[in-house]
Amino acid sequence: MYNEEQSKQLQKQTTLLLKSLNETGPEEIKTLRDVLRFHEHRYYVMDDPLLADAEYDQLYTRLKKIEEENPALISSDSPTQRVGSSLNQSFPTVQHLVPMLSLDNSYNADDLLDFDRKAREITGLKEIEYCIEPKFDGASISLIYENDMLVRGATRGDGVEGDEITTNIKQVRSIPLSAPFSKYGIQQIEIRGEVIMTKNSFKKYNDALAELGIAALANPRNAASGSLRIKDPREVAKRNLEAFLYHVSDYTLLPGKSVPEELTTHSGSLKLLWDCGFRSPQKEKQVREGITDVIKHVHDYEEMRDTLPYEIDGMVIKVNDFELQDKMGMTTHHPRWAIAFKFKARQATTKLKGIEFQVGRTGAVTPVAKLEPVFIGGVTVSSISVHNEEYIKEKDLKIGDSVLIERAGDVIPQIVKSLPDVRTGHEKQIVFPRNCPVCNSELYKEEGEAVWRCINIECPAQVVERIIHFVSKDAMDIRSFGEANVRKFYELGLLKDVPGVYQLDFSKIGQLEGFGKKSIDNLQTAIETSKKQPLNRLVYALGIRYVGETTAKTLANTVSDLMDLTKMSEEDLQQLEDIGIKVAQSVYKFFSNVQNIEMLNHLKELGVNFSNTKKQAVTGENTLHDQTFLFTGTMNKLKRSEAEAMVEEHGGKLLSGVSSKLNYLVVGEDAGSKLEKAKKINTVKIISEDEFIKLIGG
Ligand SMILES: NC(=O)c1ccc[n+]([C@@H]2O[C@H](COP(=O)([O-])OP(=O)(O)OC[C@H]3O[C@@H](n4cnc5c(N)ncnc54)[C@H](O)[C@@H]3O)[C@@H](O)[C@H]2O)c1
Ligand SMILES: [Zn+2]
Repeated sequence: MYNEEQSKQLQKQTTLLLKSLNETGPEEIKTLRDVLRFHEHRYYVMDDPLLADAEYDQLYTRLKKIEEENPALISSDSPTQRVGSSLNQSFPTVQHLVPMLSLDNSYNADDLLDFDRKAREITGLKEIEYCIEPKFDGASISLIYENDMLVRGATRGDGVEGDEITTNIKQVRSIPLSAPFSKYGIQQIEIRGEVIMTKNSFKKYNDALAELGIAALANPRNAASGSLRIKDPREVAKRNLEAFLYHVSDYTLLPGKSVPEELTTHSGSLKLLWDCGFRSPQKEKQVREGITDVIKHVHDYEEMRDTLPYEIDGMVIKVNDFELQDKMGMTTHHPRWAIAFKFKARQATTKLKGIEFQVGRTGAVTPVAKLEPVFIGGVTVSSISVHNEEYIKEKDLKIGDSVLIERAGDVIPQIVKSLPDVRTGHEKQIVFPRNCPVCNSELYKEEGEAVWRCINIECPAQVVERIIHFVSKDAMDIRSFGEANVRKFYELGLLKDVPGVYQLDFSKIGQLEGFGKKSIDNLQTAIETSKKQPLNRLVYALGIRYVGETTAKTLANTVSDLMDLTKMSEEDLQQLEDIGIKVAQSVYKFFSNVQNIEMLNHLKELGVNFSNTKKQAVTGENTLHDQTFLFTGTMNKLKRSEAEAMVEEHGGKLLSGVSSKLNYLVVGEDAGSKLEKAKKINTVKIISEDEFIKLIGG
């Protein structure tokens, strides 16, 4: 419908409009409408939007405002006057029994208070009962059941007519092919709901697209609505679509039957649907009196949005009583008795201005996309990691591209996709460097790995990252140091390597801006204290590739002095718990590197603790290594807990009962049955408290 040239033109106008939205006036009304129609086509018909929903909403809201201020300009084909159309030539068109409208939107508590005020004005009531349910982010459908049988399924289309997609609807397993409506005296019923794709299925779907080299879809909603329009129903079945049914729009009763009680309120109709075997939001819905409780509820629900297995983009608030609903009526666009409360937007479009290549602590070169800053999900995003070369290829990213980005909950922002349709031809290919952007040495990529690495261990970028890691909280925990100071000291030449942390010239630092006596004292104390950190922290702080905190503990516990690790072979290392070939190789490589040994010797000279205090005791003369102990009776010199702790400190183990596994039973006064039992086992040595103290070298 739109050719390439038109699309580009419209996209350009979109960008301009979004930039100066508040100044947009009646002169631009035609452009605004053209642009909105274009995006509706991309969204509803092609399932491939070029804009984030929130951006579309901004344009739409602006148009509505201009029309409100200039009623003479309203035309019946304005996007504000009807539901965006998604009619598609490939399916027969059918008429809905009752028009399928959109919803009015609200974004904050004030909007909801406004909605409630109007509702109370129209109904003349002091307080209104509302039913609140999630706003499922999928594709709306309409179903007709006659004499308990599903006879027709359709899309919303333009609200008046939709595409007939019965065969595809039958592939959605949560939609029953027959349902006992006759039990309620109903002969024919039209119900509405949303076909959705769960987050899980959506991920699988996009992964499959990526394998075929097709751009990812922006969201589960586009995936769901696209799936419903596939011509091959078997293909639809594979998509694992699900459906929530949330609305009874029309029904005819069997002769002589009267309206069932359930169909006098919205919440009642949800129960009826549930009892007929539909997945209605029966469990998700809440009925609340008055708008104050409603506002609280929608905010609470937004908090738990990320815990749901499917996407919701807001809540829908509906007047619960059907009689009141009728009284309130509808516009050509939306019912007046319902409103959508939209959650904070998570997607936005922006420009990819360039790529920066950053070198990490292990030399990995990570491309970082520099973006024109956008405000999304409560923060301004201006750069996003794009991981590696393959990822860039998969997402088809070029410098100068428009990109759709998403920030869901606390998740790190992601680039959802690039928008190749709106390229101008001036975009530039992203060229991955073959040399380190910092030290210029050649980069390497190991087989089967996606990342390129700089393997020059003196590479300044890596040195800085290593120092930052060394002083960090989980490593040597030098609190007042911090990333910013590491960078600053390094740039000023006050710090050039890890041992440099313990050789800082505080008189020079004292001359820097922002370093008073107090902060220098704090820093000095923190550095000094860190020398005594337990060995496992030091091992972790060295930043050996693949050595996390757990592996660091294992390594530290194996030796009594850090330098013992230089004596271990790859095979020795592999014998240790949870250490595989890859880790063993990496540790071995680290401790056989001459520069690393020099650095370690230097650290030792500077007074950093290299010894494993626990281990020394165990390997000393009084080792209890692997010996088992049990205490019985009352002791005079030691508390039971003290004695037990001593056993463990010296590498021994405690048992809870007498058995052939027991090496020592330590007997105090008034010993009882344990002593009797131990006497019967030859291998158990029975000793007194004094003998125990001697044994541990006390
Ligand atoms: N990104 C784009 O370029 C673009 C273009 C056009 C439209 N859009 C998006 O589409 C929206 C307009 O689409 P719309 O008309 O479908 O409106 P809508 O999605 O804002 O709300 C109405 C729809 O909500 C759905 N819904 C989900 N749960 C519901 C529930 N519990 N009760 C009732 N309805 C429920 C229904 O399908 C209903 O049709 C815009 O707000 C915009 O965000 C985006
Ligand atoms: Zn380098």
